[in-house]
Amino acid sequence: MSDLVESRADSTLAEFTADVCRRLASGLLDRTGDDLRDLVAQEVDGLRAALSDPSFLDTADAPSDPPFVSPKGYTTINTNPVTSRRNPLAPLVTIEHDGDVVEMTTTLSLPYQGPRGRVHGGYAAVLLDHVLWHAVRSRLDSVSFTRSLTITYEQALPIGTELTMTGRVTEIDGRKTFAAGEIKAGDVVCVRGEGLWVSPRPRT
Ligand SMILES: CCCCCCCCCCCCCC(=O)SCCNC(=O)CCNC(=O)[C@H](O)C(C)(C)COP(=O)(O)OP(=O)(O)OC[C@H]1O[C@@H](n2cnc3c(N)ncnc32)[C@H](O)[C@@H]1OP(=O)(O)O
Repeated sequence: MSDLVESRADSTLAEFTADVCRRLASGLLDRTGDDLRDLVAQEVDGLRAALSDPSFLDTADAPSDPPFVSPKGYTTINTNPVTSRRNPLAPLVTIEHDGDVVEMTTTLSLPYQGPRGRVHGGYAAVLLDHVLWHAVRSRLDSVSFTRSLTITYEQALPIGTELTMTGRVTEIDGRKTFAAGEIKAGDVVCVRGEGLWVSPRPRT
């Protein structure tokens, strides 16, 4: 069992701060002038209030990503740029395992935009890499790394619409695990991905 290394209040403050950063990142891209000033002032007020009075924060839910001491004794913070509540770059996602299939959902806002109204293709690849990695991880005892990933963009992937990423393992061959999946907006498959994950050679 891992130990926590900071108080629940501090973890809650960190995640609140990350949420402020997410809102500011979006606001900077869709507001100007007084509208932007209002947002910045409101978020700064919220941060000041949270710092001076911890009861300002909603502590009903436990923090999603408190730092902890790993079984090997390292202080560990989840830095993941897809899933960590504490990393402002990460959108908020859900991940569920259903048998061999892993499903992830999220809605992406303007910081992830490429062409107007569409998700940046590189970020679509990030989401597929992540869901496929989870599918692979659920089938292996060891860690593995993405060795190749081929992405096919079938349709525009919309900003501001719930997206569903699905991944499954298609073949295991020794250290090599192949997986495939897709990203859907509603019922429409917009992006497909397939790749290879390789576990490091065992140490001799
Ligand atoms: C729940 C817990 C949460 C935890 C949070 C953590 C979240 C993490 C989330 C992470 C999310 C995302 C994940 C990430 O972001 S992972 C980060 C991105 N990926 C990397 O950094 C990996 C970089 N590469 C390497 O380090 C090495 O290549 C590794 C160590 C993987 C293997 O190096 P190694 O020198 O050992 O082997 P090899 O690669 O030469 O070859 C291996 C085998 O593969 C065959 N091969 C190669 N290419 C292909 C191909 N295209 N089609 C078919 N086969 C191919 C090749 O012929 C050989 O076959 P064989 O001769 O053995 O039969």
